[in-house]
Amino acid sequence: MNVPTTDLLLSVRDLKVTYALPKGSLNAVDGASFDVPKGSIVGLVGESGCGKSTAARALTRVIADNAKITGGQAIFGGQDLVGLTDRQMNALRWRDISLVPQSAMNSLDPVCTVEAQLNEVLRKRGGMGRRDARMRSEELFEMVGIERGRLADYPHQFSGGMRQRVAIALALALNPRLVIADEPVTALDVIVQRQILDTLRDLQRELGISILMVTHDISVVAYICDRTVVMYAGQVVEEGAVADVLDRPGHPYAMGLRNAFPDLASAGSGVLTPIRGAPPNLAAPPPGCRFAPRCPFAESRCVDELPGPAAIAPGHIARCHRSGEAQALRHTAGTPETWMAEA
Ligand SMILES: Nc1ncnc2c1ncn2[C@@H]1O[C@H](COP(=O)(O)OP(=O)(O)OP(=O)(O)O)[C@@H](O)[C@H]1O
Repeated sequence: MNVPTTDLLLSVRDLKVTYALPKGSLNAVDGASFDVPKGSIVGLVGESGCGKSTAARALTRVIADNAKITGGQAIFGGQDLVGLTDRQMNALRWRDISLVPQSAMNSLDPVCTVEAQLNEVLRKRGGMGRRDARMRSEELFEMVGIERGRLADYPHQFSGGMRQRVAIALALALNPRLVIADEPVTALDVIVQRQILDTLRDLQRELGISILMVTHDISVVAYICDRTVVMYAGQVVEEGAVADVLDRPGHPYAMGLRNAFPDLASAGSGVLTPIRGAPPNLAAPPPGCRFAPRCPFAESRCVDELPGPAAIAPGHIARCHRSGEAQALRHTAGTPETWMAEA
């Protein structure tokens, strides 16, 4: 990517995360590289099972017991997150990097008021006194658009959208530089999705933070992100500014995703064309391009040889043997029939 390294908040290189299975293992993230510039929202997008959550969560080490980071680097503010001890990582969590989970219902404690949960972060993690914690809680509620009087409420007293706002308040409590948001609006209806995304965008601008947004929905990326990283089967297949990747995708998978989702801004009109088939089993991925079995443009080299990432324009990378022909492929990819033929 052609952003000066001093403008990068996070630079992930060749990250590998493996899950141990009862028999063998599965490389959920298999050499992923991408960057998060300072003060930007980066969308990590791809279908379910592509390794987005695993990659994002590995950065905070909030990963399953059977998961292991088996390679790569994640340089954040000059230090490699992969090499940190648990204690060092613990010190960074909340203060420098925080997480907004997919379902706030699962992450908020149902038996504690939200103020008690904010206190846990502000007082225990942030070392604040009672008065300061109270003032900060009120400020955070104001920032995310909830009346301060509701601090004494329990999670079940909030709607789904409000709970997500509480989760955002928690994530912002100690002024982190990077917020990782894992499908933060997936469980919400489109109107509430837009409201939450607008709030996140406003806060990101106001606070100058960066957000790594994990989503399966390319319309969320189009709505809120500055840059996007497209993941397929554990690998990054395209990365670039959102306008470039959506207007001039270089990888057929990104072309297909663009056709498959309604536009969030126009509340869903137009014909949607799904990508047929499903991502490969990551315990035994195909040897060549992992998208080849579903790609309408696959040639024999695509089946045999894994393409490397290549710059197709300044700051725009794609991992496709045919990226040199992207303009012509995009033209064909715009026709629904292209995606209907059996691969
Ligand atoms: N604890 C686990 N043990 C074994 N395999 C796992 C585990 N968690 C995830 N996986 C597998 O790792 C791969 C990547 O999953 P991951 O959740 O990171 O993908 P994702 O793109 O975020 O999808 P989703 O949006 O469905 O969470 C999938 O094949 C998934 O089945």
